[in-house]
Amino acid sequence: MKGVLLVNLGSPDSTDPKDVKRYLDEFLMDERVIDKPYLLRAFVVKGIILNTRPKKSAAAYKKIWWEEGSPLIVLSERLQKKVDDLTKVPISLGMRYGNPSIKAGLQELADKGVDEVLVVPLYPQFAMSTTETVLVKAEEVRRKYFPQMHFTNIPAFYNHQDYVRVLTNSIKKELEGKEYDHLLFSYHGVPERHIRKSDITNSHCKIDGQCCSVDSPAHQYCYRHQCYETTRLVVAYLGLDAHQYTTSFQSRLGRDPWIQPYTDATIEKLATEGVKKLAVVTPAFVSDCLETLEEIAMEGKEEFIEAGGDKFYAIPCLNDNDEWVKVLSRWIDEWAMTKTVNA
Ligand SMILES: C=CC1=C(C)c2cc3[nH]c(cc4nc(cc5[nH]c(cc1n2)c(C)c5CCC(=O)O)C(CCC(=O)O)=C4C)c(C)c3C=C
Ligand SMILES: [Fe+2]
Ligand SMILES: [Fe+2]
Repeated sequence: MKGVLLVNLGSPDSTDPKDVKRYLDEFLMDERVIDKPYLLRAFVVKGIILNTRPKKSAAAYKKIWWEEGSPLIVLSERLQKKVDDLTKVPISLGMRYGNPSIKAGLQELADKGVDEVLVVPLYPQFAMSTTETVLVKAEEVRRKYFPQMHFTNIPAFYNHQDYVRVLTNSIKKELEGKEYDHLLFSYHGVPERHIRKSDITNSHCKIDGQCCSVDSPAHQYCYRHQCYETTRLVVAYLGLDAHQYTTSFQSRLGRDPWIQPYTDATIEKLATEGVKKLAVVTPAFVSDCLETLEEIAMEGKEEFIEAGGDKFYAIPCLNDNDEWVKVLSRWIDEWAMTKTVNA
């Protein structure tokens, strides 16, 4: 029997700094996130970052936390329930870090008799620190606890016409009746090194501003290329000219170079260049979370106004948008109609 595991990033169990510390420990000790040799990673994460960051992050989480819990978890659960109602196969939810875990999500499916699972990482663009780590972790859990299960997964959907249409429509709807001078596409950043590591050609990704627009098999796993492609396809749909939009990358952690331009510097630059009304969309995130609700909608807005801007519109993520639910459900039903592995 077939079933689906939706996987998102995860959040701490609460805004208590102890829970935030436990969550950050699991997250940042992932070798696909802080990709240093184990001892160096443990020194940096446990010896440095976890001494100060949990308190700071807990304060940030407090600003966006809902009565029902973490926005990312609540919104992922709403998506799961709506998709479950529309599809013929059972849908469960797991988080790469924290709860509900991937193991719990798979157990729920196993209890319903599922032995063929479509794993759906809820990330439009592939990254080693998101899609890849989800698939690796899910496979580890499968091998250890559910060896009878067979897995398939959906590829990154950054350029899928259904996704691009849904995202464009949600931007249009959100900005209806609002005037804006500029649309900023702010994606979560990654260290430049991660882009090179994921380059299957070992030579294409030079991060020189050019490589991402030159065709290459490397793009199947190039986060930067995939972000620029999402922007390109959406702005074509919206009919925006080059001077009306920008792509940038947010949430840099540590001292290594991350892919640029950085969102905070871009917001300030746009304001100083005379942009008065700025709309910001965050297409790397399927669900609103700390990075969209606090870093963009609160911090980003403040930066923009301080630098001379007037109006700032933070566009919500797709969350449990009905058109998105229908598209995801259709992708799932199409997979569910394919031949079963053992048939
Ligand atoms: C959407 C894709 C994401 C990528 C790519 C990504 C890479 C990445 N993240 C960190 C470090 C942190 N990220 C944090 C929060 C966070 N990150 C994503 C998504 C991506 N991360 C989301 C959805 C969230 C929000 C989670 C929530 O609970 O709402 C955090 C924790 C918060 C904080 O302390 O600021 C850290 C740390 C790295 C190092 C990285 C790539 C190497
Ligand atoms: Fe992150
Ligand atoms: Fe590239």
